[in-house]
Amino acid sequence: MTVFRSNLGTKIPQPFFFNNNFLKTHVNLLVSFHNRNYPKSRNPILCLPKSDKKTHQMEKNSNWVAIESDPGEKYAEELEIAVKAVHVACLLCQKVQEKLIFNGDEDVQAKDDNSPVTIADWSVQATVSWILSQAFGAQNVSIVAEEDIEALSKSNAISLLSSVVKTVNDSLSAASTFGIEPPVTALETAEVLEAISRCNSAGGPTGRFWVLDPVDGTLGFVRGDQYAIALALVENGEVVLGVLGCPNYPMNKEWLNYQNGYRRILSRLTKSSSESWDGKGCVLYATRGSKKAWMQPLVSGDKGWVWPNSARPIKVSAIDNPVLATFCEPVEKANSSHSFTQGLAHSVGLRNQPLRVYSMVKYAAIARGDAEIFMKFARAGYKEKIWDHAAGVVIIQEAGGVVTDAGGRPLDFSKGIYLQGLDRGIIACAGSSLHEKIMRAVDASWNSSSL
Ligand SMILES: Nc1ncnc2c1ncn2[C@@H]1O[C@H](COP(=O)(O)OS(=O)(=O)O)[C@@H](OP(=O)(O)O)[C@H]1O
Ligand SMILES: [Mg+2]
Ligand SMILES: [Mg+2]
Ligand SMILES: [Mg+2]
Repeated sequence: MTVFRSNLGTKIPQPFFFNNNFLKTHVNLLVSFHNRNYPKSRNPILCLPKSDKKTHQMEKNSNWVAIESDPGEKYAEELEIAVKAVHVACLLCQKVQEKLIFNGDEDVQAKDDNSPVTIADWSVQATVSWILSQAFGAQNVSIVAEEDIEALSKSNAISLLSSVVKTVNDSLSAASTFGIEPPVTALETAEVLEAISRCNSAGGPTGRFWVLDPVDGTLGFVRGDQYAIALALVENGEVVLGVLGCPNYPMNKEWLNYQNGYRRILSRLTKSSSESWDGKGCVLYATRGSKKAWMQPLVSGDKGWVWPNSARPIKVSAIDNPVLATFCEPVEKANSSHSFTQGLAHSVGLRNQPLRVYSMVKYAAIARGDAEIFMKFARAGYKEKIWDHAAGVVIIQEAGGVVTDAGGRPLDFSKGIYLQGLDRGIIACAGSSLHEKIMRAVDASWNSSSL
């Protein structure tokens, strides 16, 4: 137990959590308080009870209490802006995906590594970057994100760039329904490019930076299937807040199970009014240490939006028997070894078919309790990027799950844009007992595998 002493040696009771209401009614004065023995991630402060009016004599007052900000309260402002920004981004993506399904491949670009990128990726990055900068001041906002402006700056990309600028302005002008003040005049091309390229932080072990994957699972996105918008905040190397927007993953879990593609189901349902289709998707979020994770339906923003609009708590599944568990993994064999996970699934008695889903929707599925295990074993030499995992990891952990590498170590978000030192692959489970079983099975299968 940590015992605090005031500078006059008065013993201070153990810290307790407070919320803003408590502060308003009970507290007269707050003083930042630093103690070497106190976990850095917390924010201990001293307060003087309201009953004591002699605030100037605080050193002599023996009634000081040490209080610890509730982590959910500590990042309340950042969380609110992040959730709003992700809602705006989800709506942007839904519109672009609709058009893309109609126009086909002509709207999809290929990056140098042949992976797809669309106007949604750049537009979301610009929009979220702009919203964060407006809210916290551009000089205070550092962002690590996936996209850059290289392809957009080429002379043959004029029409692509103007589509991005239009998409960003359309989505920002609709953002007022989330209480986000839109720009006074539409953003110029240069401002949009600047918003994208500002997201060039290299991350690292100290300070605070945002981590953004504007469209995760772009392949799923262009195929009219699942994708996610992932935004996290990292402080001193630790993910302290995560928001995952899943525009094609409604509150009902059945929607994950269409193994032959979500697109066909989507088009069938939009034609038919007999089946109920809320089509809204969901937004998940959590703050480190709160032991709570939340889900809200993706709101269209046309009704008065009140934070935290209809959020409900989510929990991981209680299943710890692999025989009853469902595991999910990337759709593409190139991104994770299906043969290795197949052998492993067999060895632990997993009976259910793997759920192959694009994007961090897999993390969302574990956090919501819709599946129990997520495994990703990329080919040797592939370096996982922090934006593909940060938001999902904190949401699963706060929903009660466990996420580590295959050596049982937590994922390290403090080493720049890559998850350096990752042992073999990533294993996320609904609970520690299931996690241990899967880890043992990975160890047992690893040496005989060709990975
Ligand atoms: N070769 C290779 N191996 C492993 N991972 C890779 C690889 N190439 C890309 N990526 C990253 O995987 C992100 C998509 O992951 P998914 O789990 O959605 O994969 S899948 O599309 O379902 O197969 C994808 O994220 P997005 O680019 O945001 O879509 C990539 O960052
Ligand atoms: Mg990604
Ligand atoms: Mg991406
Ligand atoms: Mg990509």
